[in-house]
Amino acid sequence: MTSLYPPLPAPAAPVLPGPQAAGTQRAQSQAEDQNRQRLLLSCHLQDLLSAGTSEPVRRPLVTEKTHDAREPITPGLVLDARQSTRFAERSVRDPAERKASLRRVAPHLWEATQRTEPPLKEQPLLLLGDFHSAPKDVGAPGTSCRVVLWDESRRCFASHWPGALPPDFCSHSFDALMTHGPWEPLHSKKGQVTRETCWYVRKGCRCDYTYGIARVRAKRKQTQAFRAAMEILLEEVMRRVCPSLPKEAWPNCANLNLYTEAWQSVGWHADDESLFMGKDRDCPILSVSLGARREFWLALRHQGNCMDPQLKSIVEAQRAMPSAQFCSFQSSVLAPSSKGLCQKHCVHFVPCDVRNIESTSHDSVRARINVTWRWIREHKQRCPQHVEGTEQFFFESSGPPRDEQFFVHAWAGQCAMAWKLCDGCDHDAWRGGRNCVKHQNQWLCRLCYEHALSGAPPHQKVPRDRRRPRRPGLAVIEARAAAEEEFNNTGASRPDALQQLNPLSAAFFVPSYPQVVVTPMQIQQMQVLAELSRLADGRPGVSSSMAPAYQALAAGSFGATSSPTKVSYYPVPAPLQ
Ligand SMILES: O=C(O)CCC(=O)C(=O)O
Ligand SMILES: [Fe+2]
Repeated sequence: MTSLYPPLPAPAAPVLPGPQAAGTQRAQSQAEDQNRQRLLLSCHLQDLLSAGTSEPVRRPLVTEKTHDAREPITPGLVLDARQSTRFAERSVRDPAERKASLRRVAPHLWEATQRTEPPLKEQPLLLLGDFHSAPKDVGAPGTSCRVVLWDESRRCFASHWPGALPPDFCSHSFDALMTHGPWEPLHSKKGQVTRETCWYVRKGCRCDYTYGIARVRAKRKQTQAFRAAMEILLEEVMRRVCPSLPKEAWPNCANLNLYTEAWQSVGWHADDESLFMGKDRDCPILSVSLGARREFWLALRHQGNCMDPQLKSIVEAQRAMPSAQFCSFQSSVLAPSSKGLCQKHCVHFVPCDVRNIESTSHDSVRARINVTWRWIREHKQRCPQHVEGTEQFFFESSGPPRDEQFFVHAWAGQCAMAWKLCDGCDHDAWRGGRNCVKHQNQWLCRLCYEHALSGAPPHQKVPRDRRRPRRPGLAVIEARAAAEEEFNNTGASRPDALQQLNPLSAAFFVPSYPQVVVTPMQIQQMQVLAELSRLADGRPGVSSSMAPAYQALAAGSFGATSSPTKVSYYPVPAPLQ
């Protein structure tokens, strides 16, 4: 398997992040000027050709470049302020303009801005996950840690270290958190379970956490097992990733997300809750990913109080590396807004992973747990940790001064990208597509492009009529809710939920009772819990949303005696012929 990020070209000293040698920049800007001239000439030519016709002329914003496998894109981009200004995405609220912005074909664009934030020399910062100073013998073989973003002008920095934790350790942590986490489902406006979540606080803190309008309470009593799992994970992460940070300066809280289905996701947002003061002060985050492979995107946010990303600025990171057999016990540590003011200038996003490709290796394991460690700055009034004013944290005053530098890990290098459904996998990450580059006459997303580069045969696309359904629509949800209510009212007995397994959706469902859909992961979890509870006296902690299903399973039937098993609203696919 090739690395998900093709290797960077040999960097000029110092190692990344760092400025390119002056000569390289000059050569780049000369090439840029030439490109621009070519572009102007081609627009002029089109004008001449179309003179006198009523056909509107479609001016390409850049000359598209077609890549073949012998010419891999060089990721990593150092931009100077003069570059690409004509392609800059503007803040657009108007729907028509927004559509045009989606169609724009342009290279990656995340440029340093006129200084808006104090430089590191003036206001030093100890950069968490400054992975270049991490010991070299840690991390699974074939994995490397790298800085993906270094934008001092905005004080936004991010590093990513796939495979930072040993697989065995990840496997234990994953199981412990899955079993003991006090998971609560989060619902979209349409009633879909977008993911499950829980919240962990340390040192006697009692602050709650809010996701939009959903509030996740700090449990008065966090179970011993959950606490132990979180503390062990923290210890391991800090020891490996931030060995220089003293224990008393470790993060004081974490929010956890559980994605059990490939289509579950988190929309574009910034973690700008007042607890962390992420818009006013440097706000470090350490995000640990366990389990199935998912992507994590980071982008500059549009001006104003809007959570839309500037599409051409998206930086894509792969959380947890997929492996040929199983990807369940992989880890990745991302320090995205990891330091600095990312929450002020950027937004982030976890796309769904529903790809219309048969036999993807990660189909068998889809659950992923994300643990995001943070520092609460402003405890709520009623919290015992509340103090007047805000604390100065260790990392804010320490850290070696550095020269001003700029680096963005743009997977497509300086090639033109377009927001499209990928020709390889049809992935619709957001608003009908994702950034794709042209490769051998196909528009390919990062993953398909990397797949193509690896020399592997192209994916077999599933015909449209046999594709796995996306999220259930409102009509389906309402129909299921009505059926559920009817069941509640009539008390009708429920048939066996394990009757059928659909291999494509990998979800169990009951044909005559379609709202009961349980994923194999949940069935397995319930079976393990049932076995544990048989062995031990007493039931181990289960997710709140799983509790009724667990009870039903333990009772040997789904809903025959207990209340309905409303695990989640999963799509109920038509069986494959
Ligand atoms: O799952 C992830 O990697 C990110 C989750 C996230 O952004 C959040 O909980 O705020
Ligand atoms: Fe977030």
